[in-house]
Amino acid sequence: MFSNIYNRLKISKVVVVGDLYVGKTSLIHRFCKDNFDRDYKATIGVDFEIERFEISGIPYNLQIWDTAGQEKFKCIASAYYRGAEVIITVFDLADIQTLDHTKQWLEDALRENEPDSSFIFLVGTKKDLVSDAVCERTELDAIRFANEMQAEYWSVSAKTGENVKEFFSRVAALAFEQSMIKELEKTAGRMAQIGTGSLIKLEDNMMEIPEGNTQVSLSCC
Ligand SMILES: Nc1nc2c(ncn2[C@@H]2O[C@H](COP(=O)(O)OP(=O)(O)OP(=O)(O)O)[C@@H](O)[C@H]2O)c(=O)[nH]1
Ligand SMILES: [Mg+2]
Repeated sequence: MFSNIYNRLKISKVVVVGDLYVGKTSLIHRFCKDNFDRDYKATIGVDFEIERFEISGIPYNLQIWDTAGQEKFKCIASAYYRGAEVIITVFDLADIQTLDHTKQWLEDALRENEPDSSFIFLVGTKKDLVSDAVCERTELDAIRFANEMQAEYWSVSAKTGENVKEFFSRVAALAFEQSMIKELEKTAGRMAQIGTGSLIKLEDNMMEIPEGNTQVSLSCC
């Protein structure tokens, strides 16, 4: 049942933004490739990875856009902000200034998207570099920022892998649920347009309207 809807859920766009050197690429690589590189190689413009999931047996992809934090690449990177179902704003737990800049990064990303169309996350990276006491202190500020940004807060370490899988699983679950809701809304809209008042029965790949024996495929747009 609903298999045609599921086929169309397919993919959600995730955009990762934040200052240079905060660990955006490392976070993505830890998740998608399960590796960590100590050496810094600045991202030039943008890069992307696709990660495949299965949620309740349904294949689902995240297209994760890794953007450059360096000012000189900002205008290239910002061209890729549009259509983001998820915006991940990253800062470095060991460099508090980078937290201050997250609001500007988010504002720039939101400007390219429809209001209220994206889930927002605030992620503190390099958890392994700070003591528990420093981490707790910084997190108090981070949680305040997250509330103001209407974001969900996470702290992670790409080096140790702490929280990385859990974080992206959460991203995937929310994005998946959102695309499911959008598809069901579209389908409901189409059913309303049919407007025959007939009893509409949902079957595999199609809706069947028993009265006129008319079958409506859900795959049309
Ligand atoms: N100890 C530690 N180092 C990290 C962690 N994440 C990233 N780093 C290091 O921080 C440096 C910068 O990481 P990147 O992932 O390249 O940073 P970026 O945000 O992608 O930088 P730009 O591409 O220039 O915007 C690299 O030397 C990484 O090895 C972490 O969780 N722990
Ligand atoms: Mg990078």
